[in-house]
Amino acid sequence: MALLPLDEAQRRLLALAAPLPVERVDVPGALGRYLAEPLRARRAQPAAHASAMDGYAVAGTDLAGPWQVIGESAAGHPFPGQPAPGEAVRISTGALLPAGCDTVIIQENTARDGQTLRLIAPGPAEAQRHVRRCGSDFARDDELLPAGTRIGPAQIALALAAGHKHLAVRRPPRIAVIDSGDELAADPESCAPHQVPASNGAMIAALVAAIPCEVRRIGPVADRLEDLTAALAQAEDCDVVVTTGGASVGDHDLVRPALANWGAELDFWKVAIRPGKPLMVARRGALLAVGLPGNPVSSMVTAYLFLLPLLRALLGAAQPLARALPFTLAADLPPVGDRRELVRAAIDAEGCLSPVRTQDSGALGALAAAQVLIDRPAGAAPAPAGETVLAYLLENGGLA
Ligand SMILES: Nc1nc2c(c(=O)[nH]1)N[C@H]1C(S)=C(S)[C@@H](COP(=O)(O)OP(=O)(O)OC[C@H]3O[C@@H](n4cnc5c(N)ncnc54)[C@H](O)[C@@H]3O)O[C@H]1N2
Ligand code: MOO
Repeated sequence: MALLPLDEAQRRLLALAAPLPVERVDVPGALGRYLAEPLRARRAQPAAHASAMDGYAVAGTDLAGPWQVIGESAAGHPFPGQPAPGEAVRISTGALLPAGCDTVIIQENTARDGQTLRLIAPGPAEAQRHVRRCGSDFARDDELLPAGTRIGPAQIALALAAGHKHLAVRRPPRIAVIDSGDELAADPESCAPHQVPASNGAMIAALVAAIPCEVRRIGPVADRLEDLTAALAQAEDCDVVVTTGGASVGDHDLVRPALANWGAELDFWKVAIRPGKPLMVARRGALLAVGLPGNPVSSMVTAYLFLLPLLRALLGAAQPLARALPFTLAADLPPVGDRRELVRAAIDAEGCLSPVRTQDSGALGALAAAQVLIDRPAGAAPAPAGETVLAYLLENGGLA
C-alpha cells in the first residue's frame, strides 16, 4: 500500500466522521464542545446606554458645569428621573444612563462640594465619552458565533450574556484506548528487564483530556489474534477505538488482522510522515478504528495529528485540524527525507525553537522536553537558524 500524504490521510479520516447527535446542555457544561447551531443574541448588550466609568452623567449639550447632583444611578438601580440643564447624576461603572444623558464625566475630573459639582479637568468635557452605547457589544438577534465554534470560557460568558441558559452541542464521543504488546507491564513498579511499562494508553488518554470525551482504557493485551480481537469487541459500544502498537509489518504486529477478524474494513494504512508512518484507519459500521504506531513518540504525534481532529469532527468542530503557527528557528535543522517530518522542539525564552536532543521515535525523555512539532515538508532543504518555520503547539491539544 502506498504511503498517503498527511493532508490526504487527514481528509480521508475526517470524511468518515459524521458529527454525533445533538443534545442541549446548560451553558457552563458546554465547555470544550462545539456549537451545533449558530449562537444568536436573545437580548442586546448593553440593553440600554450604560456608563463605562465611575463619575457623573450629564447631557452632551450641558458640559460646562457647574451642576447640582440630584441623585444616583448605580449598577442594578437606575435613576428614575430626567436631569434638567445644570443637573447631573452620580453614576457607577455599568449603571444605566438616566434619560436625557449621553455623557459621563469621570470623577477624577470633578470636585464636589455638597451637591455642587464642578469641572477641574484641564480641558472641557467631551460629549458622549465613557458611555457604552446600547447594543455596542451586540444587538438583539445578532449572530454572535457560527455553528462549529469551540466553546471556551469567553464563549460561555457570551452565551450567558446573550440570554441563553442552554446550548445545542454534540454528545461527547466515547473512545476506547487499547495498549497492546507482550512486552508491556501494567505495573511500572514491577517490570522485568524484558518488559516495558505500558505508557501509551495513559498518554493518549491524557492527550484527549483536552477534548470532551469518555475514555475507556483496555489492556495491556497480549500479541495474540484472539486476545486483540476480544479487546476490540469490548469497544463495540464506542464511537472510536484506538490501538497503540502492533501497527507495523513484524510477525507480531497483529492490529491489522485483528481489525479484519473483528469485521472492520481498512480504509488506509501508512502515511508519509516521520514519525508515525504505520498509522492505520478502519471502520466497522459507524465505529472508527485508529491504529497508532507503538513507538511512544509516533503514538503521540499520530494521536495529535489524527485522533484529536477526529474527536473534534465528531463533536461538530468547523475547524477540526490543529493550526500551525510561525516561529523563528534558534538552531539549524537538517534536510528532510521523503516523509514529511514533525520535528519535536522546545520554545526558548525568546520564543524561538530548538529541536530536542534526539528525534528517535522511542525517546520519551526527549518528547517530554518538547512543546511543539515543527512541520517540515518532505524533501525540504536544511533550514538555518533565523528561518521562519510553522509549528503545532502540543499543550492542551494545540490551537484548533
Ligand atoms: N521492517 C520494518 N520495521 C519497522 C517499520 C517498517 O516499516 N519496516 N516501521 C517502523 C516504524 S516507523 C514504527 S513507528 C514502528 C511501529 O511499530 P508497531 O506499531 O508495530 O509498534 P510495536 O512494534 O508494537 O512497538 C514499538 C515500540 O513501542 C513500544 N510500545 C508499544 N506499545 C506501547 C505502549 N502501549 N506503551 C509503551 N510502549 C509501547 C514497544 O515496546 C516497542 O519498543 O515499527 C518500526 N519497524
Ligand atoms: O514512523 Mo516510525 O513512527 O518513524 O518511528
